[in-house]
Amino acid sequence: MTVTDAKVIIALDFDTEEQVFDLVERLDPKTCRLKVGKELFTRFGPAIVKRLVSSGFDVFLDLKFHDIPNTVAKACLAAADLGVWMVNVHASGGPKMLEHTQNQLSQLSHAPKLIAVTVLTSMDQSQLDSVVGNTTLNQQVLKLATITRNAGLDGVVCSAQEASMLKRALGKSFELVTPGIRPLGANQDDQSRIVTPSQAIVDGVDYMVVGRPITKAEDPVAALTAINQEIAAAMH
Ligand SMILES: O=C(O)c1cc(=O)[nH]c(=O)n1[C@@H]1O[C@H](COP(=O)(O)O)[C@@H](O)[C@H]1O
Repeated sequence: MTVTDAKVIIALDFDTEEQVFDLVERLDPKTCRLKVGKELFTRFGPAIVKRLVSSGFDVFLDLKFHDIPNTVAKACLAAADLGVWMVNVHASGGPKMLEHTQNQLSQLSHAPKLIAVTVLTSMDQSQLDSVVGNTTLNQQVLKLATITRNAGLDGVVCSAQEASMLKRALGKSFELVTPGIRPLGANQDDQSRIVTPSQAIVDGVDYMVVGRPITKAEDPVAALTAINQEIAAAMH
């Protein structure tokens, strides 16, 4: 159930509904997908998700669930009831949580894609060292992506810096969703592992999450168009 083959997922990280719909009303559901994250969902709840879904967009509900298996599976079933296209959990919730959630969703006739976050793109090696010792970013991403693939999920959230490694190790059909996308010259903000849209395509990324380079641009629609053009050029 999808309306587009667009690779860009716009992160709607705004704090008012006016800002959200000022942008969304200027967007075409054929040229992008939309992401509702923790801030928007906490402020405006399921109503804003339903409104975006009924406007014809593929919506990624990014709440990064991380809890015991029963709780996460039930939360993902609730997300499915909203009609979203994609939902995510933290892979570090472990194989049982991943398998149970995937099994529950797969019983639905129209299940959203289920993906798992590996290592947040804001993390660098020293941040990782302070949480998990004796491992590199690539090793930790590969470990979490492997348990995710083995649990039958559709893919992972990772940095595009890990994309070619993961495609080689886990196969082409295991989908990679990559935030931390920055066109050349864009502000890095709080991201650590950043990649340009064209490099992400070359490395095999399936979907890229882009927030501030679009939402904070003087002309967000022009910024999206430029990124879509960069992607199209890299695909040829
Ligand atoms: O799951 C996510 O979407 C996500 C995972 C991750 O590792 N890093 C990450 O930045 N994100 C989200 O992707 C978006 C990135 O936004 P920008 O940095 O503004 O492009 C934000 O909404 C984050 O919550």
